[in-house]
Amino acid sequence: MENAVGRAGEPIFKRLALIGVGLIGSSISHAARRAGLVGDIVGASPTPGTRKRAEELGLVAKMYAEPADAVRGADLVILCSPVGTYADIAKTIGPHLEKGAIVSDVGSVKSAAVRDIAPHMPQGVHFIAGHPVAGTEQSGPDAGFAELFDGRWCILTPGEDVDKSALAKLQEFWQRLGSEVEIMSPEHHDMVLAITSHVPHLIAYNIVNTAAHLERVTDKEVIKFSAGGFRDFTRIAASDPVMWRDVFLNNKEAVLEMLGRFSEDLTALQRAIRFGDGATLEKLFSEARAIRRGVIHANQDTPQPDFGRRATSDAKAPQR
Ligand SMILES: NC(=O)C1=CN([C@@H]2O[C@H](COP(=O)(O)OP(=O)(O)OC[C@H]3O[C@@H](n4cnc5c(N)ncnc54)[C@H](O)[C@@H]3O)[C@@H](O)[C@H]2O)C=CC1
Ligand SMILES: O=C(O)C(=O)Cc1ccc(O)cc1
Repeated sequence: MENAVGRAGEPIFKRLALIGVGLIGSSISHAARRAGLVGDIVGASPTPGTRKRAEELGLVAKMYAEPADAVRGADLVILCSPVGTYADIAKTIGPHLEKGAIVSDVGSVKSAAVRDIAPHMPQGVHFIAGHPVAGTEQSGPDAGFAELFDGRWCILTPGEDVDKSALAKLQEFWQRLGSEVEIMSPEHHDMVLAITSHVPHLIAYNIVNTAAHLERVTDKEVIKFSAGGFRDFTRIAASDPVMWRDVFLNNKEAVLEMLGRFSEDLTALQRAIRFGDGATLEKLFSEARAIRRGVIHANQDTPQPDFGRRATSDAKAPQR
């Protein structure tokens, strides 16, 4: 199926309720309005400043303090808040959801999203968890932009008993936001994202703190001399601490499994350095380089990553 970047068309939902209007919620609003996908958009946030700003920016027709008030009359509800808030939100919105409504989310972790949301969904409501694999280190309603999802993957993790027409509708929604949709199980999603996104963020937080804690290196020098690779780490380590706390608390097993493997591989590199084993170092570096080059080669028909754009991850979905 083709995605439909920038093509405005018929609305497929009459009212979209965004529970949380930060980077991802506001980007969905921008992209959904660009594509003419929804009749109107309302939102919810517990923070008065966020409610005021989301209305000022025209991201929503109205913001509510209570998620239950925002979901009334909505045929699409998307949870766009930190994963740790899902259970409480699902419990409070459950009784107020419209029959036939689709409920989804954008959380970076999927097994916990299903665990925390699904039990609170009433009969006749279609719950399909999702994750747009696109973002930046910024947060809040001012951070969003319409192009965030263009050419990026959106992973959906429906249950086996999913309503096929609800799934097709949500798939069309993400395609018209600009994404390419992939379907997989929540468990597979969490394993893949643990190594491709979660552990890299943990490493970034850790390496920036390690550098900042060094007696002979001041915090100021960490930024001043952060060129190249280390600069990328400082950008990633500027990501929202609450969002990432919730990712690690809710993808514990997969992250610990991947961290274990990572530590073993790091130990192999450490040994090679200690014993002056240049052949091993060169072999391991060559293998890693080949993977990056293989990815670029596989995507040769795709516009190559534009490192200047605001969506900073270069793992673009192939355009077909
Ligand atoms: N930041 C990123 O690059 C990406 C984030 N995600 C996922 O998207 C979700 C949102 O992340 P961001 O938009 O980056 O965060 P953000 O910090 O920019 O926005 C979060 C929003 O949730 C609201 N919120 C907090 N607690 C709430 C509650 N109890 N009820 C209702 N709203 C509440 C906040 O007021 C704020 O509007 C997270 O689950 C994250 O895992 C997914 C892809 C990329
Ligand atoms: O800013 C970056 O480099 C990211 O990796 C953004 C990001 C953060 C969390 C996600 O679940 C998906 C994408």
